Amino acid sequence: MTPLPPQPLSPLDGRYRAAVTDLGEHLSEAGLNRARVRVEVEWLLYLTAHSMFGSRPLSSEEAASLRALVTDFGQAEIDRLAEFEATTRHDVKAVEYLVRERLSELGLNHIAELTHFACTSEDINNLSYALTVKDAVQNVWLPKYRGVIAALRELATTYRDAPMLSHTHGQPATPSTMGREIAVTVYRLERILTQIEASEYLGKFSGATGDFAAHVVADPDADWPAISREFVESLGLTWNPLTTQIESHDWQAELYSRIAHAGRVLHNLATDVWTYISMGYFRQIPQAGATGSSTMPHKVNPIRFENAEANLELSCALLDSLASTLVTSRLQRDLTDSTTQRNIGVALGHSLLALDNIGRGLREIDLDRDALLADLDSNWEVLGEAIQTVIRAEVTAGRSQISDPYALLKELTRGKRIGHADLVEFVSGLDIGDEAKQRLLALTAQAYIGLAESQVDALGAPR
Ligand SMILES: O=C(O)C[C@H](Nc1ncnc2c1ncn2[C@@H]1O[C@H](COP(=O)(O)O)[C@@H](O)[C@H]1O)C(=O)O
Repeated sequence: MTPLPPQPLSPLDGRYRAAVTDLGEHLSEAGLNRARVRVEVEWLLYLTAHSMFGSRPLSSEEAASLRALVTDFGQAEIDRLAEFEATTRHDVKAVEYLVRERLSELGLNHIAELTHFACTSEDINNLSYALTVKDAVQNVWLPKYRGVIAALRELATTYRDAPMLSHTHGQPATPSTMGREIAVTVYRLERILTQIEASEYLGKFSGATGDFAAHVVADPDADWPAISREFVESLGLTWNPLTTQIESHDWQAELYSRIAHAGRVLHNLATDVWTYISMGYFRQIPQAGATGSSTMPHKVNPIRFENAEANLELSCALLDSLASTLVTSRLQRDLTDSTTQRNIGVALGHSLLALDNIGRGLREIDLDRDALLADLDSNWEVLGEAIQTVIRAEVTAGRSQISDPYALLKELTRGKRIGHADLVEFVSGLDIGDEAKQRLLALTAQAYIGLAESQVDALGAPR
């Protein structure tokens, strides 16, 4: 057999590429390396701007030429880094060499030794990860997540008055409305949205073991913690003052746990919508030209929700692994986080793909209100709860002598199919006040939805 040309091993880089391309801008190896170059360049510019060690501030043209290494970062730089790394066997050292090479091209060799000055690789790496993860979450993942929430909000409003039989334990239960049930999910997703939006992105910049030892020996009089803080904050990150060699990654654990939490709520949504589809509550809108089953021509399969379910499982597993392993590092550092963090894009990629599929799936379903009403009409026994609760109120108010309302209704309804006529007959014979009796006689399963409709308003206006 002829070997295939080199193939992507991950489906994210294969069949799902289009759905996750935007993440690659930030969370690919090239995205990381571009951020590393940016941090190295900005540190160099910071040192010279402050005339550290007798250096002079670069002219704006020189600074712009140096920054062009970041803004014009492309295939040539990717290839050059690979060449350097083939020799250094150290990815951050390769970045340093790339910056030094640019300095040489710009005639700035006199400041070459300020490249990567007093830095350990983690100083560059942790800031680069904070920058790229922040960009990926804020510019790619969150917009997609907000899009799904907006679509769900719309469904919650559209179906707020669509009465539906509930199914606790999969069995007929006190009715609700489809809109209210969707609103529950929106409320949950929006709480987590607020938490994710409030996430901190921390950075350390304090040398090989975090105590500024090399910095102090090079310039004992400089206020290195203040410099470190100013530099980290100038990148839009939150300064972490106290770490070992590595940034402690607690912010990452918090962020990934929140995204995994959102993923689990979305997983619950995907399996519920799948179940409603199988119950006939949602119809799937056939897509022109699409095939459901390769052999059963009648089928429209809920593949969007199934794909989302699987991708959320993968994503949550990876996010959990990141959140639990990144917070440990032996003594002042081990290198496991380096390898683990290379998979942040994979974890977020599966999540993004799931969001994409849920968004598409939601656009391809339509509520079958008649199916919902038919189900309500064949389950009058759910009114057993209504009747026993009204009797309790009547007994308490002194308008009824019934001794055990629950047992009475249990006798009538448990495990039985009851029709409208049975209930009318039962209620008519009850020893309760007239007003309560009329209220019960007027009740139907589809009207027994409490405050379901108005509860949708708990969502408030979209943000
Ligand atoms: O500033 C330093 O480098 C200090 C050094 N600690 C290190 N910190 C950060 N990166 C380091 C470290 N050590 C190795 N490397 C390089 O990390 C790369 C690991 O590659 P991979 O296993 O694919 O994740 C791979 O390129 C490695 O060469 C220490 O001795 O404490």
